[in-house]
Amino acid sequence: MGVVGAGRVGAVLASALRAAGHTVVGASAVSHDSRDRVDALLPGVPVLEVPDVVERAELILLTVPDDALAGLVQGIADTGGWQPGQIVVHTAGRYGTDVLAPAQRAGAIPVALHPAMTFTGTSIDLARLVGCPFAVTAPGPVLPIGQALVVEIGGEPVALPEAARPLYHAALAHGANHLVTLVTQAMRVLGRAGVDEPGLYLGPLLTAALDGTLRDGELALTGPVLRGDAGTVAEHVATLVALAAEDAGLSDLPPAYRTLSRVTTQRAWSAGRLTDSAAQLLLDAVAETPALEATSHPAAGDDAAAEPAPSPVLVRTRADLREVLDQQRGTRAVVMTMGALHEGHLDLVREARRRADHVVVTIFVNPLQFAPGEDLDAYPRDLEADLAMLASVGADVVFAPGPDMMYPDGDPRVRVDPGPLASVLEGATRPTHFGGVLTVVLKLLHLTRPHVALFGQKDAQQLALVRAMVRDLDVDVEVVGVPIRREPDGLAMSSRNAYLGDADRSAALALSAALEAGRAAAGAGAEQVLAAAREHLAAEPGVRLDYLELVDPETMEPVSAGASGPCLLVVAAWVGSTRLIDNTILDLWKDE
Ligand SMILES: Nc1ncnc2c1ncn2[C@@H]1O[C@H](COP(=O)(O)OP(=O)(O)OP(=O)(O)O)[C@@H](O)[C@H]1O
Ligand SMILES: CC(C)(CO)[C@@H](O)C(=O)[O-]
Ligand code: BAL
Repeated sequence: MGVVGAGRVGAVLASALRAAGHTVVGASAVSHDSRDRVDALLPGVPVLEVPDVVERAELILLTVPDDALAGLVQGIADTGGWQPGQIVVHTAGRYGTDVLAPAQRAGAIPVALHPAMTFTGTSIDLARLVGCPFAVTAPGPVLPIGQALVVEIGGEPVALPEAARPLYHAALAHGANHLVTLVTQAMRVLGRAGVDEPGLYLGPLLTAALDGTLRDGELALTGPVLRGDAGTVAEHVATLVALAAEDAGLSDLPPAYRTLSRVTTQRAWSAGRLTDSAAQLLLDAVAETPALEATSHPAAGDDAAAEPAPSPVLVRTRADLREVLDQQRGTRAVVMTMGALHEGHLDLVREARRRADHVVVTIFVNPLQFAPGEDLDAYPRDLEADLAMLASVGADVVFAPGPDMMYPDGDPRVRVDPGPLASVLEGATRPTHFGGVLTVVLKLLHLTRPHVALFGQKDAQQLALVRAMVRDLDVDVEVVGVPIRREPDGLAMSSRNAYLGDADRSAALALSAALEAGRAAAGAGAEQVLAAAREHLAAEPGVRLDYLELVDPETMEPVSAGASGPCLLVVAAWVGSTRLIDNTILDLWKDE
């Protein structure tokens, strides 16, 4: 055999194959380190030019950097180097054997191996090969050749299809390489906390966490996120931000901590291990400034890396919807919208994707929930743009009926009575609104028959009413609330933001700023929260307040002056002629 590229992996594997009885006829080694490795691990093996190695060997090990592999294989093919019957093995994790096609066309036998192991490039690695899992990818008839090579050096072959290689490799890099970054950061911070031997100190804890995770997956999670200790998490962030300001070498620490806390929160929440309000508080605690959470969700760009998703199926009639749904197997989630979609809506769809096999999005501007004189006709509509956005997040079906489809006989005579919860806050200003909302929500639940229905926390009272309806009328669906998505400056995303001119857009910031001021006063009690928020709103002449209240998140009833625990600070206001709403969860005792 011969080895092209005596890097860490190449030299170690060649040495192991040699020990198993193969004769190594030559190794190509360009750098000093590679030549030293050949001396140390392959003593007596001549260092040759690549064409000479390829010419002399029956089994060629290509262990060059991933990005150089395709060019190398093609280059050897261009000079007629490959020989029929030669076994060509590479060890690039992300590739299967397609990358070896030029060699295969010349009659060579392609094999892709990848050891799930890190290498130092010294003889220490030889012992690590024993029992080490190796991914083996090769055309069916030659798969046994790859498996036999692995067995010869003491490894455990695991057959992996060509198409799975990129995902496989990404998983290993994410788990093993990013773990190194994470643990390095933890050791540095522990050192700054005065712990002398951070590695020794962390060892037992990290080993227990790793063992637990390998055994039980996410159930192994412990710590402040799982306990919903948002105050502790906020303090961690503040402390790490202060440390990063002193130590430029740790400037990457706060974003890493924030991102991992956010992802940990979202995963625990998706798994039902955190309540909506605990998750929202945690997301707020790790949000970038403004402290009202602006980036708690993957950005739109996060979806860009994925394969372009197929467009959702668009259906406009009951009959077509039934036909499409009848073909679906497995679980279904529904996201109901009025269109003019933005990232807040897409968050609902992303969460729906995580929770069900199929995702149906409804787009319907429901006349029944608009009172005469409201913005029914002006409400923005752009179905084409909506479909493109929904394709990017993997919605399967879009149901976009017209009013005649939903209400063929005009306004329905039988409607859902939303009860007393619908006459306060939004309901005080829009008395017929929630009757219209719940009627259409119930109709859409019947039409789409979902297991899960997702609604935004931005419309907190609507969410509470949908939950109440589902409970009181025994509708067989799980209702999930999704945190508020904000613009980077704090403004809650809303289709109605499109109405705002420049001056109004800037005045509208007073809403989220007031909520933030209220949150900052949470430690001082309910009255102070309201006073702080009200002061902020009063200072903005472009805003006409409708209501500002501190309420129980479930009943929407105002909390008493001495209340404690999670509360909802809700606001509605006209900015010019646009009516906006916003809210935030705060913890009356915990926030400072
Ligand atoms: N910023 C947001 N973050 C999270 N969810 C949101 C956000 N905005 C809207 N949603 C949710 O999306 C769903 C559809 O809402 P809708 O189509 O009314 O959008 P909207 O932007 O709230 O429009 P408008 O503010 O004009 O009523 C609702 O469940 C709503 O709560
Ligand atoms: C739930 C809903 C789609 C019903 O029309 C609407 O009220 C909304 O968009 O929040
Ligand atoms: N997002 C609630 C729908 C409405 O205001 O009509």
